[in-house]
Amino acid sequence: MERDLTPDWILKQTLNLQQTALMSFLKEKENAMGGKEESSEGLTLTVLGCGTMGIAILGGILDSLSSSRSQQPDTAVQDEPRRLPSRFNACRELGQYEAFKHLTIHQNSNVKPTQEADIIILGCKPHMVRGVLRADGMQKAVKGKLVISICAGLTEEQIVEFLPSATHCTVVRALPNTAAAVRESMTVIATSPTAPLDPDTDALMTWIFTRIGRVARMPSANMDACTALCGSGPAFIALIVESMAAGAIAMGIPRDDAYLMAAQTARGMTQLILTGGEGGKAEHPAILRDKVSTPGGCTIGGLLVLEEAGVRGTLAKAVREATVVAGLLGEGKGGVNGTRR
Ligand SMILES: NC(=O)C1=CN([C@@H]2O[C@H](COP(=O)(O)OP(=O)(O)OC[C@H]3O[C@@H](n4cnc5c(N)ncnc54)[C@H](OP(=O)(O)O)[C@@H]3O)[C@@H](O)[C@H]2O)C=CC1
Ligand SMILES: O=C(O)[C@@H]1CCC=N1
Repeated sequence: MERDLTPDWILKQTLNLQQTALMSFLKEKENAMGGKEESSEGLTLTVLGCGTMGIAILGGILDSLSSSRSQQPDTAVQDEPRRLPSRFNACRELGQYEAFKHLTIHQNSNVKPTQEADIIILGCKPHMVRGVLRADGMQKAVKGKLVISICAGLTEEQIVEFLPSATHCTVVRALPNTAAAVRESMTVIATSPTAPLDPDTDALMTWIFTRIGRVARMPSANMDACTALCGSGPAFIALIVESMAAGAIAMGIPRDDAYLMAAQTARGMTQLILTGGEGGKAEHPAILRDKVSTPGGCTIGGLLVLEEAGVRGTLAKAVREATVVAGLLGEGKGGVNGTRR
C-alpha cells in the first residue's frame, strides 16, 4: 500500500520512533537496578504523563539508584530525606502495559498508579492537567500527596484550583530540562515565601532533582522566565551549535565532524563559564570571550558579524518571548504562539 508521505505523517512516525527508543532507555535503566532489593520503607513515585521529560527524569533517577556513582559534589544533598523512592509508575496515554521489578508502565490508566503513589509528578502537557486531575477517582487518589508539576506555565494556584479544597496536597512546581536524560539538567524549584516546604519534603525535592543534574530555587513569580531560560534553553543552544556547524560544513568540514566539534566547543566553553574563574569559580562570559579575541585576529572578526546581526538582542528576545508564551500555556489553551502580535 502506498503511504501518503505528508509532513504530519513523517513527524508522527519520527516521534513514535523517538518514544519507542526512549522507553527502551527507561527499561535498560530499570534492568540495571535488577539486583537491588526494594526497601519496605521505600516511596512510590508515579509520573502522570511519562513522555520525553518523564522518561528523562525517571531514567536519571533509576540510573542514580542503580549506580554507585554519587551525585556531583556541587549538587550534594545536605540532608538526605528520611525515605527515598524505590517503586516507579510511568503513565502514558498510548503504548502498552508492562511490569518490571521496580517500574510499571501503565497505559491509559491513572487512578491505580496514583493511589499507589506517595509522590506524583505531573508530566503531561499543561492543558491536560485539569482533565487528568478531575477524572473519576483521581481526587481521592491524589489526596494528601506530594504533587510535583513540571508543566510549563501552570502555577501552583492553578493546580490547587483543579483539586477540591479537601484534597490537601502539597503542590510544588519544578522546571527541569531534557538534559535530565544525561543527568545534566538545570532544574529550578519554585519557592513560596508564605508556604515554605517542610524540611523533609524540601530534602526529597532536592534529592529527586539532584539525581538528574543541578538544582536552583527561585520565587514562583520567576518560574516562567526560568522555563524559557532552562526549559527552552536547550533548544536555543541546539540551534546555535547547529548553525556554527553549518558554517563549517559550508567551508568543507564533513557533517558529523562539524557537529561533534561544535558540540564539544560549546561544552568546553560552558564548563569554563561554570568553573573557569579563579579558584575554580564561575567566570563572566564576556571575560572569556575577550580571552579568545586576539587583537587583529579572526574571532573579533566573527564576533562583530554576530553583533552587527543583533544576535545578542535576538537571543535575549527569544528568552523574553518564550517567557511570555510559557505564561500563556498555563491558561490551558492551545495555540498560544499564535495569539500575540
Ligand atoms: N520537553 C521539554 O524540554 C520540557 C517540558 N516541560 C513540561 O513537561 C511536560 C511534558 O512535556 P514533554 O515530556 O515534552 O511532553 P510529551 O508529549 O513527550 O509527554 C507527555 C506525556 O503525557 C502522556 N499523556 C497524554 N495524555 C495523558 C493522560 N490522559 N494520562 C496520562 N498520560 C497522558 C503522553 O502519552 P502518549 O505518549 O502515550 O500519548 C506522553 O507520554 C509539559 O507540561 C511541558 O510543559 C518542562 C520542561 C522541559
Ligand atoms: O516548549 C515547551 O512548551 C516545553 C516547556 C519548556 C521546554 N519545552
